[in-house]
Amino acid sequence: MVHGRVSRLLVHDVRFPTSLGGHGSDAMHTDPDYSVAYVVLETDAEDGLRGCGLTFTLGKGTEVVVCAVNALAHHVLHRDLKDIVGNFRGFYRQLTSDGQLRWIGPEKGAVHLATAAILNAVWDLWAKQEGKPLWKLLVDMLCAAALKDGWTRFKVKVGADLQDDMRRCRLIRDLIGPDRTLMMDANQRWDVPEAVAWMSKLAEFKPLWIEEPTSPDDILGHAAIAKALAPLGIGVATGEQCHNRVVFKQLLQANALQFLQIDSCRLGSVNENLSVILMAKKFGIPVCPHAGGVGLCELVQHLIIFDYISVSTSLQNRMCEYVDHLHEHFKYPVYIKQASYMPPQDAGYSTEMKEDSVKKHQYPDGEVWRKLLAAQEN
Ligand SMILES: C[C@H](O)[C@@H](O)[C@@H](O)[C@H](O)C(=O)O
Ligand SMILES: [Mg+2]
Repeated sequence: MVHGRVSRLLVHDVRFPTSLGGHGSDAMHTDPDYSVAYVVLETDAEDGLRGCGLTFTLGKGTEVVVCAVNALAHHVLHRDLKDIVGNFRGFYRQLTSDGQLRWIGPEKGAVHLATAAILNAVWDLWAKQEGKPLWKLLVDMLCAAALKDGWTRFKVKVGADLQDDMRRCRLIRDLIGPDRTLMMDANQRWDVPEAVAWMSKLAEFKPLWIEEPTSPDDILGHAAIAKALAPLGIGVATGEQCHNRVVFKQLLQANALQFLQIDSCRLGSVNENLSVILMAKKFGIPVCPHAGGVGLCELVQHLIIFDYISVSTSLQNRMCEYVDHLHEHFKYPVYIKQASYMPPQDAGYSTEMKEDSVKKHQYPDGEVWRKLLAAQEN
């Protein structure tokens, strides 16, 4: 049974200096330091369980999100967990409707990332108290009645230089052969005609989808691209920077995407992701989560397992992104077997980071950053 009153909220600015090796960079984000605003909730309950939540950022932006978490903290502090989960919809609305903070969203940007970090921690705590991995908590709640070794799908980042894209796509296609799936990701680099022209050139490499071909706000632009690329057999995927469920609804209504990429840390946590998963089902669009970053694989695996067991009940055209990166900083890292996510068995939302990792990477006082910053000064 869910219990306890939230007694403390801690938020850490945790950064990994990935820009040093150019890891995770793309056409638009050339020097990302993969980071998280990491929230830990403590309660007055004697079980000592802590809820951990995070949202993924790219370095300096974490400072802004940490401020937003602190600004929202009063909504969760000194609240009974029972009251929160007993009316989770109301609580979600309370957080996203804060009279003074919603102006700088609403339900998007830094304030929404902060909402995700806090609510992810609440979900983690609830699942831990129930002694279940989050996916099981969801499955049990919503559907009491119901339930080759090797990677076969690859994604390549494109959009900076057409000749170079062609060279790399040719290399990959030759390597993986004609039957395996290739996807392309432009990270918003193009305008609409450019996206169509560029992808017409890359069509020979038979990509399943082009991801984020243009601005994530351009719903009709995505629709135009999807229409133009359909005869080439290329779908449009988007979602990792989709503000909220309303924008997803419009993308679906406008036939602007063929693959919907939820993000566990950009939408307002599990609550908002559930509504998007249900909408995708209604529109018959496969959910293929965005992951990678810091902890995104750990979190989103719960949501996609839930989607498979309780909502879509299909694996057709469905996949969950995986990047082999930074999992070692998590207490319950993803477990991949034969190129597949294995359902997590530990209670909670797999959000908890290793204390040592948080300590070392805390910005700017953690050991890793103290050394790097001192080296920069010399
Ligand atoms: C800056 C990030 O690594 C992005 O390049 C990454 O999220 C990418 O769009 C992806 O789909 O994995
Ligand atoms: Mg992407």
